[in-house]
Formats: sequence, structure tokens, C-alpha cells
Amino acid sequence: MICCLGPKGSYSEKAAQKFSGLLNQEIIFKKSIYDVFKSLETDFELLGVVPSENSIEGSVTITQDLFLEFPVKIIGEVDIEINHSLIGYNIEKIREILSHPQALAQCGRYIYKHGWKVRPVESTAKAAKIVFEEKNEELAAIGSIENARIYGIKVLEENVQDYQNNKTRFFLICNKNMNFKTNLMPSKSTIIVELKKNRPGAFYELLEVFKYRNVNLTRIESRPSKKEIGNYVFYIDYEQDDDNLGLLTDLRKRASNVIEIGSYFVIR
Ligand SMILES: O=C(O)C(=O)C[C@]1(C(=O)O)C=C[C@@H](O)C=C1
Repeated sequence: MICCLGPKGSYSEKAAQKFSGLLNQEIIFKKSIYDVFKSLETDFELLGVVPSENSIEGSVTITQDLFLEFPVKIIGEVDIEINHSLIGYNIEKIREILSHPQALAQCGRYIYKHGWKVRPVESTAKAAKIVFEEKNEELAAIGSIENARIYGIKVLEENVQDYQNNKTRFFLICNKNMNFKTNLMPSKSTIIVELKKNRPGAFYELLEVFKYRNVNLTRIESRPSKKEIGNYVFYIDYEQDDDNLGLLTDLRKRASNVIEIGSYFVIR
């Protein structure tokens, strides 16, 4: 089984469908991204799908932070096209927009232009569900066309995100103790690195390892370590190195901590 943020109709479900088609797994829904991580903590059979980053808004920070809290590994990656619609009853009467905070941020200018209030909720699908249940013309949701279809509400405007070509990257994850097997070859890896000391050149020396090993980096992101202000951990994604163990050994000589989050296949 694969669990993801629900209810039915969320973008997370779209991503989960890509993996479920490939791995022949049933999809179940959770109330939050936190609950997806939490469910994997004790269930070594369950897979999970979580959003990682968006092309407009950047990192889904809750997901990044939970990788440090829970014993999970990444086993797959997929990019999903995100086309937000305004769904509700009557565009003239709208006063408040409901959606997931990421979706609200991706449509920030559009919402601001109309002067609408915003109400962040657990997911785009949950927003559509509330708009349907409350039957209040002053409310509208931002979500996918499928959300409107599921609840029989109107699509008032399509493609309302501030930039076109909007995509969100999702990870397929499981417990670190799960013996997940697939014949899909890993093509990327993610690690979290803590530097030894804040001193000139420390980060440069770390990056040097990727240069002399000719390994292509695909993302570097810093997040507060949550220990002290100005102290960071670095999330690094890179294209698979033939000698990943050698790469990790070299990095460990130059960092105080290198946590492997997984080497995984990518669906294009
Ligand atoms: O609300 C949803 O439908 C989700 O699956 C969550 C989520 C996210 O957290 O990024 C997924 C894709 C979009 O970027 C907006 C919201």
C-alpha cells in the first residue's frame, strides 16, 4: 500500500498514482504530510508519497524537516504538473479562498489582485471538500479540475498559478528497515550534511569532492539546524555516482555528519 496526503483528488494522489501504476500498489489517504511520515515509522510494509519542492514556491519545508525526524529513506522521485483552478460557485461573490499553503503561495499574486482573504487548510482536496460542504458562495477553493469534478462544483477559472509550467516534485519513501526491491535503477541520491565548523572554505571543501569525482549536483538547500541561530544543515541531491560509498567516505572526512536519505529511481 502507498499512503499520501488526502482526501481523494489531492495532487499527492496524482503522484501516488504514478508509483502505484508501476508498483501495483493500492493508495490510502492520510490527513497530513506528518501523518505519512508517522505511519511509516512503525509499518515496514507501507510506502508513502510526499511533496518535496515546487518550481514556483521552492522547498516544501515540512517534508525536508521530517527527513531529520523520522527513519525513512527515499526510493523514488516523480515530477507532477500542477495546474490550479479556482473552484466554487460565483466569482463575483467570493470573499475567501481555501487551499493548501503551498497552493495559496503559488497563486499569491492572483489572489492579492482580487483582494480575497485566504484560509490555509490541509490540502487542495480538503479545500474543495469544505467549499462543497459549506455551500457558501463567499468561499472558493484553489485546486485541480479533478477536485471540482469529485464534488460537482464549478471551475470558475483555469490556470490561476502566478507562473505557467508549474511542477511539484514528489518522493516515494519507506521505512529505512524496509527491504524494498525494484528492478528500476537508482539515478539520484539525497544526503543531509552538517559541517564540522563554521570557517572559511568549509563548504567549498565539501563541494570539491563532487568536482574531483565529476558528480553532478542537482540541488543544494540549507535549512536551520534548529540548534542555534545561524547554524545550518545542507540537503544535497546529486546524480548517481558509480562509487557512492567512495563519495560518502570522502565527504565524511570533511563534514561532521553525513546522513544518507536514499539512492532512488526517477520517473520522467
Ligand atoms: O494539497 C495537495 O493537493 C497536495 O498534494 C499538497 C501540495 C504540496 O504540499 O505542495 C502538492 C502539490 C502542490 O504544490 C500543492 C500542494
